[in-house]
Amino acid sequence: MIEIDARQRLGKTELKIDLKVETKGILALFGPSGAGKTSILNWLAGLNRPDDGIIRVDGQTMFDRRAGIDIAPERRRLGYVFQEPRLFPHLGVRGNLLYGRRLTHRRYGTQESDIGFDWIVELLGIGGLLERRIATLSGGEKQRVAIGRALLANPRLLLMDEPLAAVDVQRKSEILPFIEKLHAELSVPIVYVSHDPDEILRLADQVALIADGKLAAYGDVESVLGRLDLPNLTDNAEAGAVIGVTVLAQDDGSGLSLLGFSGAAGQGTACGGVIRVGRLPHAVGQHLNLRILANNVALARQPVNGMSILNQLPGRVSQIVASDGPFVDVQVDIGSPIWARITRKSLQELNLSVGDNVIALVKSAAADPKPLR
Ligand SMILES: Nc1ncnc2c1ncn2[C@@H]1O[C@H](COP(=O)(O)OP(=O)(O)OP(=O)(O)O)[C@@H](O)[C@H]1O
Repeated sequence: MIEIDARQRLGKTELKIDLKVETKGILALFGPSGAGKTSILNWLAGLNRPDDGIIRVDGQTMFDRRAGIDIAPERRRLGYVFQEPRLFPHLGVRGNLLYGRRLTHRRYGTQESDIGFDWIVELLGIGGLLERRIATLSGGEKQRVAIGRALLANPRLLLMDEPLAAVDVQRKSEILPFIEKLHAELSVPIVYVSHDPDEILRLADQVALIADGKLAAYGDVESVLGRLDLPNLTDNAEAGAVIGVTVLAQDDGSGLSLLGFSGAAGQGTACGGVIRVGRLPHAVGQHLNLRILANNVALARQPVNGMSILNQLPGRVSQIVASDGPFVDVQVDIGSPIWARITRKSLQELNLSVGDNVIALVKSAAADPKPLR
C-alpha cells in the first residue's frame, strides 16, 4: 500500500495530496505539465520533502513530519528511472547494471538479488550491449539499461518519471513493450509518471489524475480516461471512452480486425457486439483497451444504409451533458458506455432523451487500441 497524505508549497503551486493505493501493477500519475507529478514521485523517493504530512510504503513510514521521520533516499529501497537515463559514463553497460546489484548486497546484506542478472538482461533485450560503452548507446538503449540498473537494486517499488519523454516516437515504440513485459513478468509494482493518454491507456492499471497540485480523479483507466472533463484537466487529452475488447478475427480480405466487446452485466441494455477497425498486429484472443474519442462517434435513430461508417452499434442514451457552445456530449450504453459529441442542433432534430434507443456510428479509423496484459 502506498499512503500519501502530505502538502508542500512549490512556488505558486500548493501540492496537497491524499492518496491510498494498493502497491500492485502500474499506478500512473497522469496530468498536465506543472501539475505536481514529479514532486509526488520525489516525495516517495525522498528527494523532496513535504512541508507537512506522512508518506508510507507497504506499512513502512518513509516520512512523518510531526514524528521527525525522514528515511534517507538510499535506504528506502526504491528504484528510480528518470526522463534522461542517468548512467555512469565510465562504467560501461555491464558495470552500470552490476552497480545496482552491488549496492543492494552491501546495503541489505542479501546474498542474491531477488531479480537475477541474466533474466533482467534477457527481459530488457540488452544482452548484446553488455560490453558497450554508454556513449555508444542510443537513447532507447540507454533507457533500457537504466531500467535494468534500477531493477537489479531489488527495489520494493519502481518509480518512473516520464521515461519515454526524451526519446523519439520510434524509440518509444521500442521501449514500451519492455515496460509491458516488466509488468507481466515481474512482481515489482511501478509508479509511472506521464502526461500522455496513450501511454496511460497501454500501461496503467490505476490512474491518479493530478491537476494543479491536487488529486482530481483516481480509478481504473476506463473511469479516469473516460471523464468528460479530461480536456480541462489535462494538456491535450480529448474526451472519449475506453472499452475493453478482444480480437475476434483478422479479416485479410478487407484489411480489418474484428474486436468483440461484452455488455455490462445486469444493466438490461445491449449485450455487447463487434467493432471493426483497421488491421491490428495483435493475435486473435488478445485483450485490448480501445479508446473511442467522442468526436469520432455520430448518432442515428435507425440503422443507416448507404454510408461509409462500418460500425453501427445499437445502444441506449444514458446521459446528455450540455456545455457552452454548439456541442453536447451524449453517453450511449452499447454494453459499455461510450461518448458521442454532436451538435445541439442535431440533438434537437433527433429529439433525443435519456433512455432512447439509438445507433452509435463509430468510424473504423477512429479506434486506437492498446494491448492489455
Ligand atoms: N523547488 C521548487 N521551487 C519552486 N517551485 C517548484 C519547485 N519544484 C517544483 N516547483 C513547481 O511546482 C509545480 C509542480 O512541478 P512538478 O515538476 O512536480 O510538475 P509535473 O507535473 O511533474 O510537471 P512536468 O510534467 O512538466 O514535469 C510546478 O509549477 C513547478 O514549477
